[in-house]
Amino acid sequence: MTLLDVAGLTIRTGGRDLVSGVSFSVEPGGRLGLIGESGSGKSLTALAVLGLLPPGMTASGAVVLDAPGAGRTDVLGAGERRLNRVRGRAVSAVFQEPLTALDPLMRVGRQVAEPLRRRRGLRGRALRAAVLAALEEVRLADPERVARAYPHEISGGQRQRVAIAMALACDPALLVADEPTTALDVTVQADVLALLDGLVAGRGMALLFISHDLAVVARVTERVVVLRDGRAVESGSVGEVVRAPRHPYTQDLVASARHLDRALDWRTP
Ligand SMILES: Nc1ncnc2c1ncn2[C@@H]1O[C@H](COP(=O)(O)OP(=O)(O)OP(=O)(O)O)[C@@H](O)[C@H]1O
Repeated sequence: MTLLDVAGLTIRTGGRDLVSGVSFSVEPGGRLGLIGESGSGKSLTALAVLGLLPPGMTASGAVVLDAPGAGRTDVLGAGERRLNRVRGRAVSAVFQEPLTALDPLMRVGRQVAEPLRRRRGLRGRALRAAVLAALEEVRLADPERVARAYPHEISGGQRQRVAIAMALACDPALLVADEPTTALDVTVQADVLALLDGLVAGRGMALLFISHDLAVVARVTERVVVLRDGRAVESGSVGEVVRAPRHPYTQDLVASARHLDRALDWRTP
């Protein structure tokens, strides 16, 4: 069975192809990384999977999500009502900047409560307990305090944990994570990555993980697709691609990741 099937995805605007004929699939519980430099089409591909392409862009090819309990959805052809039902239950997302997922004027607790109320029908005490449980699950040390805080009153790492809690609130079959640790301090990047890794594993969720950083992608995914200028230039298991990259572009990515590794090793006392 395939949970997400992307076939010949092409995204264009103003007569220009930004993504050209990209294909990949994700099995239930599978983990796929999309890697490529800035502008290679990673984010647009992720937005197409979520049915969130910006106005003025047209997509062709197929994006099909087939999640248990949510049915089979042709994402590119679906209307907003259908997409709203699919988002949260079949697929949800974490983005680079957690503030995009959070309303600056609303306390964190109320924001986390919203998907739990809407999708799980929780109210009153049960809802409050579920909010605190969701914040605890993303290992926020003082969930009561975080629930009462406004987004600007907590750190970037804490905000990203809240965004993760919101994305997982409805137990989606697929999590799309678009550069989820890129905007964070280096010291918290590894923690948030390990958290995401553990939560996805614990729930048997599938993961579509997007990053420009091969070392990060290699840590959390099993297979990778390398994008360059909107085209998939190489794909395979993480091991194959890292050990024996075929495309010169992938060879460069691997070489610079090794270079960085060595530089860091060298600095480690
Ligand atoms: N709203 C838009 N209108 C026009 N062009 C866009 C728009 N959004 C993205 N693009 C262009 O589409 C191409 C792919 O962008 P995309 O954001 O998917 O790249 P990316 O690989 O995710 O890069 P980054 O890591 O910088 O986000 C780029 O050339 C970008 O300039």
